[in-house]
Amino acid sequence: MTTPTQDSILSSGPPAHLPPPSGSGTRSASSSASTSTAPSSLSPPQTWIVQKYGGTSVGKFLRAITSEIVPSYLVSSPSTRLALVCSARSGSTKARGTTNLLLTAAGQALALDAAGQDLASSVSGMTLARTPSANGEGSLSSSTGSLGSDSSAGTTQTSAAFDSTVDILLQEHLGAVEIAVTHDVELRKRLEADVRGDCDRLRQFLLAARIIEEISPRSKDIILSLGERLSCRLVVASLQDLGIPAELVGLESVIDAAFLEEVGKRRASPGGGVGGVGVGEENQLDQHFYDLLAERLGERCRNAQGVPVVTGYFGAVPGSLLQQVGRGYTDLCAALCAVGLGALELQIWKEVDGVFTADPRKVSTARLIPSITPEEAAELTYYGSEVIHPFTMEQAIRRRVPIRIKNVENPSGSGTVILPDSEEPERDHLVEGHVAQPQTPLTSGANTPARATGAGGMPWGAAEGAWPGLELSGMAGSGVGGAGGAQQQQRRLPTAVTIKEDVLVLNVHSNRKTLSHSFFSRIFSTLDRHHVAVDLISTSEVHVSMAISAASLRRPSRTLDLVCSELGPVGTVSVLRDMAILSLVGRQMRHMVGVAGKMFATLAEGGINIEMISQGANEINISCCIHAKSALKALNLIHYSVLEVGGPAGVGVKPVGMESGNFGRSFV
Ligand SMILES: Nc1ncnc2c1ncn2[C@@H]1O[C@H](COP(=O)(O)OP(=O)(O)O)[C@@H](O)[C@H]1O
Ligand SMILES: N[C@@H](CC(=O)OP(=O)(O)O)C(=O)O
Repeated sequence: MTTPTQDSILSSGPPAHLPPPSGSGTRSASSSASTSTAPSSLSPPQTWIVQKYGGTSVGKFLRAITSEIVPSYLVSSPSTRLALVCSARSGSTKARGTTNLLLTAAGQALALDAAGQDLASSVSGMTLARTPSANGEGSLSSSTGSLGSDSSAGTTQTSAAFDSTVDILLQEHLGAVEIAVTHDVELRKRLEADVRGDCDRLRQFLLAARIIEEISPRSKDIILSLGERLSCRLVVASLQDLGIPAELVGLESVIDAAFLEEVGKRRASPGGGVGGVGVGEENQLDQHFYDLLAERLGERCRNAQGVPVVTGYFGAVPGSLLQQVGRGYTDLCAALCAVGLGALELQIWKEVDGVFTADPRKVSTARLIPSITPEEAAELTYYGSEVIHPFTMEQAIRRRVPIRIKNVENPSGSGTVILPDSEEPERDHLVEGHVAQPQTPLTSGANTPARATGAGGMPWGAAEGAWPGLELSGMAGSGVGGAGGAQQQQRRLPTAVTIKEDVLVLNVHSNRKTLSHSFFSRIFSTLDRHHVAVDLISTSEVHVSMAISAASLRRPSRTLDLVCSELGPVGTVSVLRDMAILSLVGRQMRHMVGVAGKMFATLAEGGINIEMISQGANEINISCCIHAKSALKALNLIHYSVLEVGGPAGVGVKPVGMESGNFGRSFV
């Protein structure tokens, strides 16, 4: 029997069928862009901009990216090269995107549901789904990997399930091929063949996994890698269709044994920190690892012909990419590319104009923040405003690469720049008048009366300084800041407010049979055993309250039951469900007196009960747990009262979630 090796089956190498980027036959719709990207030995050292496109951006705005955004950068600055880093496509939401479908297919291959539960126990009439197929060998030789003649009812249903999930992926990507390539018929055919080939290999991989009855974390990563490869294939072909030379840079094998050996050597070298020998998998993603990875990614991009289009998936990460870095890993990959290239700027393109004072879909008066510190951005990300992967900031900022969040639907907007405190000018706090559309998806320009930066928000025309080439909104007469800017500059206000939903609070009250130090150690060792991360904690000597994200638990009810029963001997355990964390974030809060008082007084005025309170040691975050049903109301109240945004100035805008009750203010 020839079972494909799981490691090799999906790494099909570069897109063999696509023409060389500079080859004849490519159209020259933007010939200036085409020639501008070719490196020359006589050219001065290249400068780079790294653009990261998320799943929904590639899914919904592929043609806008390749025909408008990318050419506008290439044409405006011929001496600056672009590198694109792309995530797997998503449709309208990430939840229904390629990565989630790939995870579903992986689960289906082992008859597990998305949460890892055995489907055989929940689907009536199914036999145990992990029984190997009687004719598995024959089906592997099929080009589609179909299991049509499987005799076991359970396995037939199982393989049909993953087969139909792969079909959905195939159809969605074939649909995208039509949008990606509109001129070059041959190119479109080759792209289509590549997409079909990738999906066939996925089927074979899943089948192999089912035969050996195992999908290791590493295999799961390999399955995920297909999403980014497919997405990058579309982007490359779409650029080529428009005459822009581009090359797919697949990172599936960038981390190999030689790479890890090199990291080990650096670690063991004098001053290298932890010894290279015996470093556990979970500790291998240290700075030595990220530094070498950045170097390698930089080399790969520099060597690419034309625009490198890099898979946001970056390979066989020790301990698994999904488990060590988690979803949203493409942001980190883009940061490492930017570091390796010494980029002028890392741009994270999204469907939102930047970081707002609150989620603009929940607070109609939310305003765009022109600049924010990495610490603030990280806190907002951890506590519900998932604008950027939290690991991204550290890698980019430690090498002085500014990060800019930009909107694919509003490319000329200046976005939000993430800059360290020491580099950030006194904040021109908000973009006046830059108010989100109430309760609607953010659309181009509708909420952006204040436009910045002449050259389409591009950084190279900016004043030189500690961050070369960086142009900040609100500076150099960019037109942002508005009338209230100077006034707000003098007032110290928190930066933003955020809500994290789907939270539960675990309370443990000691039975006083152990000393307090072992009380804590027993609690945390239990949580550690079950991989439970604590978002927020509040303690006394005999009582601990912990807020935990339910979504982060591997099998929520089972994990919770186990944790509660194991903590039983320690004390009385109770769980509050349907909770939310409300966090007020701002670097200025370090120097402010009374902000916590105002926050809690506002919640009290709104009749909102607080279950636990916590202030981060860095003093830029005050958080509390409230009931989920009050979350929207609390968010709007704090936004108005503590951030002092919206309200009466919002001209008749009544913040969402404040329909009733005495909030102590009039909004109209
Ligand atoms: N403070 C905030 N500023 C901007 N967006 C926020 C904030 N809090 C939450 N969000 C939400 O984060 C999402 C990020 O943008 P989007 O590009 O849609 O995400 P993704 O890249 O995951 O597809 C938006 O849906 C927005 O509503
Ligand atoms: N495809 C991965 C990686 C990623 O970064 O996605 P996005 O950029 O769309 O958040 C995920 O869904 O997690």
